[in-house]
Amino acid sequence: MTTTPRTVISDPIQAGLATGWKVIDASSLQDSKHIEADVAVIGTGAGGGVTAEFLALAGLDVVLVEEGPLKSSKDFKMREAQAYPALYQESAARKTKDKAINILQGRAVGGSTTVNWTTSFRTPNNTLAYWQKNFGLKDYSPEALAPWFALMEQRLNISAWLTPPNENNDLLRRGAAKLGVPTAAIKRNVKGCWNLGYCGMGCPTNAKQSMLVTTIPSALIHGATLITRARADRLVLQGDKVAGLACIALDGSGLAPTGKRLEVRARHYVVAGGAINSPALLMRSGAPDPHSLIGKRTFLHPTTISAALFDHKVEGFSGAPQSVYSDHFLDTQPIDGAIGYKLEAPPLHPLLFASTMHGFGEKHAESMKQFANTHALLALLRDGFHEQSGGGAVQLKDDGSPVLDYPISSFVWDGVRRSLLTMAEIQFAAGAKIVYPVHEAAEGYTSWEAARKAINGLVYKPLLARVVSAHVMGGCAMSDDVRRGVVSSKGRYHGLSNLSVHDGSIFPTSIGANPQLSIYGITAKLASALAEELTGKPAPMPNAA
Ligand SMILES: Cc1cc2nc3c(=O)[nH]c(=O)nc-3n(C[C@H](O)[C@H](O)[C@H](O)COP(=O)(O)OP(=O)(O)OC[C@H]3O[C@@H](n4cnc5c(N)ncnc54)[C@H](O)[C@@H]3O)c2cc1C
Repeated sequence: MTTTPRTVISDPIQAGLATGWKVIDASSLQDSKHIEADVAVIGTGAGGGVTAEFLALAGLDVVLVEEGPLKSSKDFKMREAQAYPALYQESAARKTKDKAINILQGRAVGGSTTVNWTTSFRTPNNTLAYWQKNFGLKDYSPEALAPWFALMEQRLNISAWLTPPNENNDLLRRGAAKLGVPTAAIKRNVKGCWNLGYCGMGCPTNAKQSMLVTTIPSALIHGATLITRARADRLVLQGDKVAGLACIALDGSGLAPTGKRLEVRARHYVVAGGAINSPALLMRSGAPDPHSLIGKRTFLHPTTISAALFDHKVEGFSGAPQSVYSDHFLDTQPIDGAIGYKLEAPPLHPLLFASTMHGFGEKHAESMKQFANTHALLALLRDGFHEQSGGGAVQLKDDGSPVLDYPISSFVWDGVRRSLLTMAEIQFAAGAKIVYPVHEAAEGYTSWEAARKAINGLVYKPLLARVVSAHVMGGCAMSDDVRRGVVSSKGRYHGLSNLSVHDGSIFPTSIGANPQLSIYGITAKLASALAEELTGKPAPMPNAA
């Protein structure tokens, strides 16, 4: 009998731990602890990961504080039931205050990059032009940022995905082509991807070039210390400086405090907890906010979904998620006109699908039976460019945890309606038998005519039309004008001399494209300048993946 040799997947985290990386799991602390460093970085996602690597390469003593656990490919079992509680904020069930929008955000070493879907776009030129005009961000032209995007593209192997799209994505391409709507291929940050389709549960093969397997290991190799399951509770302020960071150790479940505390003292502090959590930390700390800007203008790319039933198998759970997109409905709208939207085809997995689809009981069970033949499109609505899409506001609950109040204006609802129309039309053009706009009052429609009539007649209100988000941005807007920005164009907190914010919260609007590469590129620029300032020497650049 012959046996097939098993492929051994190397696990860079386990290998690194074996070499003696400085990693402290705060859940196992027997006593409270005091740590000194040059720089404390709070959060290990897109912004925190890039920042930590730049600072550690510059020879600075860096401490990373992360409230989530350190998990690695050995833990990633392609199972939603394990992944969501372990790797996501609020077990992937974070919601806006009125519960109308479900928000996906990561909560583990690597942050949202550990669970994201690898779609990579530079910040659109018209978004940058809007920032320059309305927020005075003169250094944020496409030309000035191009070298930073190029650097991070090289670092994270962001490149064309040459494997044919899965059927879920190809239906977007085919349906749009029938209608004359242009589509294009999406670049991805992967290296040796197995085309499995389970990116959202942590990459089991380490192909995804998330912070977990790139910048964080690099920072640790260069002497950084990583503290996991430690929640940054508040910055201790003294005059115009941050004098310390008070953290709470969390237990093995990652939820309950153990009673042990950690104090970190550093020359400089970088908040990179992501939108919602970064503003919340600043609010808990009583950071100066004379113009009441912290947490305001938090954006979500409010996202609508249209499902459709096909005669053949679509199997949206298999193959690279999101490999085809269309910007037609962004490009044909002025950025500050009626809300535009980007179209993509999301990965489908049973738990996420079941909790996103409308209906309940037998009807819902029936739609689950058709899961393998179901296609889905999503539309990312570009919020933040019009006075009627001013985003949401972060608030603190009694226990200090954040909640986002995001009222959906009639202006945004109009975009919801238009996007449902667009997606239904494309799905019928691709050959759908039945289209299900994800709205509690919608039926399955068997023709474009019927769908159009119904979608135009639906009532658009919170909890009726389903709206979701995996792109949280803003809340610590960047502007050198203190009346418009929480941080300066250099990411420095207005009013506290040794504090920076480096994550998606600093965007003054949404991006109008999947945000990760915007965070990588912009944070690289900010972190390099910070490293130079703190060391008095030009900052070394990271090498390619
Ligand atoms: C399921 C999913 C799919 C996505 N797909 C894509 C995609 O395909 N393409 C794309 O461009 N974008 C995608 N995104 C979005 C993208 O990953 C995020 O925009 C980006 O990672 C945000 O970076 P960040 O640094 O702002 O925050 P994050 O990456 O979210 O990192 C913040 C980190 O800070 C930690 N933290 C927060 N508060 C504290 C605290 N008080 N103390 C200690 N630690 C704290 C968190 O646990 C987290 O690990 C996706 C996101 C999700 C969730």
